[in-house]
Amino acid sequence: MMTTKSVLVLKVGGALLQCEMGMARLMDAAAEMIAAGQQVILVHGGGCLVDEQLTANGKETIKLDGLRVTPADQIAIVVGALAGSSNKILQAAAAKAGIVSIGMSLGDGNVVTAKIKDERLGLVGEVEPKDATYLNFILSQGWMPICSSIAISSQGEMLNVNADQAATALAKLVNGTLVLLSDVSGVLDGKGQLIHSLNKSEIEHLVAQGVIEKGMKVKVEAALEVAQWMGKPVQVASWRDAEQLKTLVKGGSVGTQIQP
Ligand SMILES: Nc1ncnc2c1ncn2[C@@H]1O[C@H](COP(=O)(O)OP(=O)(O)O)[C@@H](O)[C@H]1O
Ligand SMILES: CC(=O)N[C@@H](CCC(=O)OP(=O)(O)O)C(=O)O
Repeated sequence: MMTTKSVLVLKVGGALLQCEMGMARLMDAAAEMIAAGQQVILVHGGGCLVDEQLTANGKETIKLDGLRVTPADQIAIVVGALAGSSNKILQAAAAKAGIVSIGMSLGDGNVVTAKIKDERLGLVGEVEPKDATYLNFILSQGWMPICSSIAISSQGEMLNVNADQAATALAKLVNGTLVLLSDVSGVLDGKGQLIHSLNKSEIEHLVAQGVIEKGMKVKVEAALEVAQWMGKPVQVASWRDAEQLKTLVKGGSVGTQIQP
């Protein structure tokens, strides 16, 4: 079982939501951890569901450095896809695995403060940890929070937050162990081989070379921020590999370790 007693903050990317088997395996692994007394917070993306819904509504998507430009006329669609469909798809999978979950977003229970990140990105949010009371209550009941990356600013704006950055804020909030699960086995080098460990200067080098880009650049930078803040490594791994999930349940290292 997990050797760590700290809260496990598991972030899953949107592609998981399109894979029944992947969701079932992940929820079984989470149920096993929770049964063993490990507290788990699940944070999710859903970028591919947002893409689908925007296209269905005749909207175009522009991404800047891995972040989706979110104009006012798109936010309702983004909120529906992330805080609605994606969140409920995961709650349904959790229920099937016997997990009692609380579907929530960054806008709930004062968990974070949120503000507009950069005017050029529109309604995209930047969040900072605020108050862990709500999350701690849920966890103390043996329930699993399933959190979408929709935040609400003090001005009352609904904001679209990158889900890796959402997970970063929650991991800091509860002083947890962050694991970022994606559809790739970890950070890959220029030849597509898995890199087992990366530090700050190696990351900077690979970003400058264009080997780490787009969503992975955002992810690795989020991981590095938490690794440095906690003084311990953050894992970037895949939800696709059932063996990896088993190793994770046992507290082992999988994928790429981002070093502080
Ligand atoms: N060096 C790299 N290693 C692995 N993936 C990379 C790398 N550079 C860019 N990527 C891209 O980043 C994607 C993962 O980021 P993202 O799509 O945001 O995932 P998620 O939805 O799981 O958060 C990969 O599927 C891949 O297309
Ligand atoms: C601002 C921003 O880019 N928000 C993301 C939120 C979802 C997300 O991060 O989904 P994945 O984890 O599946 O990539 C988006 O709109 O796609």
